[in-house]
Amino acid sequence: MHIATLMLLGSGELGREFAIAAKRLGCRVIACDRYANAPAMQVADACEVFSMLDGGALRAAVERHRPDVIVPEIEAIDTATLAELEKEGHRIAPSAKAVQLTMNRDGIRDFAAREMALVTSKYKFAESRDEAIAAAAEVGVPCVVKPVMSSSGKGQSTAKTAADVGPAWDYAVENMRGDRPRVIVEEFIDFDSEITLLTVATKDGTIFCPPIGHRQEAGDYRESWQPAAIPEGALMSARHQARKVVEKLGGHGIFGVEFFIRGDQAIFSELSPRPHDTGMVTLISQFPNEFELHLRAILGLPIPSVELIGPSASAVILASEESEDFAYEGVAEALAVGAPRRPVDLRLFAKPKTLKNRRMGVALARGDNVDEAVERAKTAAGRVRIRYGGK
Ligand SMILES: Nc1ncnc2c1ncn2[C@@H]1O[C@H](COP(=O)(O)OP(=O)(O)OP(=O)(O)O)[C@@H](O)[C@H]1O
Ligand SMILES: NCC(=O)N[C@@H]1O[C@H](COP(=O)([O-])[O-])[C@@H](O)[C@H]1O
Ligand SMILES: [Mg+2]
Repeated sequence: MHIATLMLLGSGELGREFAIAAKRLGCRVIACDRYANAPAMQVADACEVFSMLDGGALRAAVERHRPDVIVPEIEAIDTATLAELEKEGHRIAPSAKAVQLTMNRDGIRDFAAREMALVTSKYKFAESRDEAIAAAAEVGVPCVVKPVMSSSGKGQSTAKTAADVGPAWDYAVENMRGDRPRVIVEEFIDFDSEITLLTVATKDGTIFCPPIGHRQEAGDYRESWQPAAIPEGALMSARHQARKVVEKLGGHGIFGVEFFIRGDQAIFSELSPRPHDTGMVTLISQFPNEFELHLRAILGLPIPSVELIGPSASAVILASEESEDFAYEGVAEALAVGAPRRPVDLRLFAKPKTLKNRRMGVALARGDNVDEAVERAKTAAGRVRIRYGGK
């Protein structure tokens, strides 16, 4: 009846769009996450709620549903169990190796800098406050301190002076995921811009999407746009590096490869072996979008071309406080932006709970150029308000 059964490990906003793409092509989708009613669970055939860092629970879920492909959607997964499952014949997308190396920053950074000889910022790892201070002395200040297991900027801060490094360690440890107090201390790169290069490893070779530009605040993205105008030399270098690392990680699927652009230089930052949050812009900017590309690559379906529809942008809608009693307001006003010529669109994630700075939605817009698209996406995002409790 179904063309394949896919098990999503992580069911956030990216998982929900992937699940929609998979449902449209006739797949059965099992959505897993650590909490109930996660975005992808809202559209899946079945769901499982458990900690994906618990290897026993993960194995039990896989054995219960016997998926054709296991599709990790977040970093915080017991990747040792995934590696075992792959050895036993289960398929992990794109590969257990890619998922294992990118689960923690130390894995992918050492792999990229040492094994692949890519250009990265200077970095050192630290496992105590004192080690972090020593690492910063070597790397230099300003420096960026991040837990090795985290994403969307959680636990990340920039130490401007040596005195900031101790508090940056404390902040990282308080906000990390998992149970391993370890940070990366990275040289601060004064870049011109930054991009995500969506790179699709397919059975017929590697495909690149037009680069996506983005602006980050507190380590999390605020707006993204496509195409990003960067020097030709930097784009060529980014493509070369992305191809090299993705092909070495193995398997088929989409990778979000992040670079800092400085002049003609593309400095490798990190990568996700899955759709990327800044790539949500592709929901409006290109066909197939990043979720459809991931699905086609995983299932070995053809991708004859990637068509850029036009300059486009996404802008995030964040919560400002913690609540389980909240409502979205202003949706009609947001969707009226640009009507009738160029309507904007929204994705509202309907997560069951807000947290300060938790991403609750995105606005999507096109424009005559990317600046206009960003402005329109921001205007629409700004019109959506989250009302808390009776306030
Ligand atoms: N060494 C650096 N120099 C300058 N800026 C940096 C550096 N490292 C990180 N940043 C800034 O912080 C942002 C988030 O960093 P990074 O991508 O490493 O974190 P993350 O938590 O993995 O984010 P995500 O999961 O959303 O990709 C970067 O996109 C960049 O804007
Ligand atoms: N940068 C990675 C990223 O954006 N991941 C996306 O955010 C979700 C977690 O959100 P939450 O923290 O609000 O639960 C993940 O499930 C994924 O969809
Ligand atoms: Mg990042």
